[in-house]
Amino acid sequence: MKISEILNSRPLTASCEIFPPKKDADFAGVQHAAEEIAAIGPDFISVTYGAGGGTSRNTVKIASHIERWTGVTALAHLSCLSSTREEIAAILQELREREIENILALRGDRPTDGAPVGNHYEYAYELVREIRSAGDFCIGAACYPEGHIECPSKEEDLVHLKQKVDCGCDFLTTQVFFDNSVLYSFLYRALAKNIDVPVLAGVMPVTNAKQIKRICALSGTSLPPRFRSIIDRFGDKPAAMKQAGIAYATEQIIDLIANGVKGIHLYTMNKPDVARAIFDNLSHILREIDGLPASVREQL
Ligand SMILES: NC(=O)C1=CN([C@@H]2O[C@H](COP(=O)(O)OP(=O)(O)OC[C@H]3O[C@@H](n4cnc5c(N)ncnc54)[C@H](O)[C@@H]3O)[C@@H](O)[C@H]2O)C=CC1
Ligand SMILES: Nc1nc(=O)c2c([nH]1)NC[C@@H]1CN(c3ccc(C(=O)N[C@@H](CCC(=O)O)C(=O)O)cc3)CN21
Repeated sequence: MKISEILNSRPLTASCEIFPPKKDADFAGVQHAAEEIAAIGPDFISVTYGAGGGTSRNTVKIASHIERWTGVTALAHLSCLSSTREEIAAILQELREREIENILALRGDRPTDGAPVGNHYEYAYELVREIRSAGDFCIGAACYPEGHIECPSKEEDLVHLKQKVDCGCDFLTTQVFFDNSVLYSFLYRALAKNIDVPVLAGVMPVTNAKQIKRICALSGTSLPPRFRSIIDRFGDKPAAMKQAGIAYATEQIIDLIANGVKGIHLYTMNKPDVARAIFDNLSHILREIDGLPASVREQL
């Protein structure tokens, strides 16, 4: 199913993200994690292109497994920075053959190992435009509530975002953020630029200190003092950090929903137990919100 249809038909969506294995030997483990996350019942599952580079092969295989064996809709990330036009055309064809209808169109992280990037694509909007012209996919893209790490100003980053959306995005997912007021201010500024596609709020439960270092290096996301205290106090105590990370993400999501955010995207980091704990914490909130007063709902 196209994610645009899911977003149109539900007052609130909750989706999950996983990353593919770096080594083929880990494939079965990730596949199993994907099945367990699918069993929680998210509206869709996205599969990244790895972090800091990677390839599409395992992304497509895991996304295809999710669609075929769990019945949950999959969203395959596709990065273009290191690809040729011919390679992108071939991946689109493979996605079609595997009946994957949803793509998150990305530029991609610059490789940290000095590997060369291609000269066919510079920015994500070029990929969005190309996929749109192919005609048959629902397209998502990334957005940056705090501004993209390489962009000198938030204002300029929003101009680029508007250009990307106008090339044919159906929805956006945000970069990780730990302070909800950052998201609210971004949504306000985006609307003022007439960026009016659905924005799914990306929440990452941080359950170990190494993970937070990695995501901060990738994204430059700021850490509010309240969050920093948690990491300082519990970062080297795994069980306590996990509990605190689950509680922090739960609270963040409750505040987002209470303030009218209509899409929550959970960066699960391939941890079904963490995702399940958060969904359990939200069970009544996710079930009961449908945007209608009870009196109207009863008549449906
Ligand atoms: N691997 C994954 O699954 C995910 C990766 N990311 C990463 O986030 C980063 C950015 O990716 P995207 O958002 O797809 O890239 P993008 O092409 O939309 O933006 C990348 C940078 O280029 C700038 N830019 C965009 N258009 C421009 C233009 N016309 N002129 C000058 N500057 C322009 C933007 O302001 C931003 O700083 C990448 O590092 C990407 O891989 C983000 C989410 C998921
Ligand atoms: N710039 C950027 N690149 C991304 O790939 C990315 C984002 N931002 N933001 C949203 C999500 C978050 N993603 C992430 C973030 C961290 C890891 C990470 O810590 N990976 C570990 C591997 C962990 C493992 O294999 O168990 C690593 O060391 O790369 C993975 C995906 C992917 N996405």
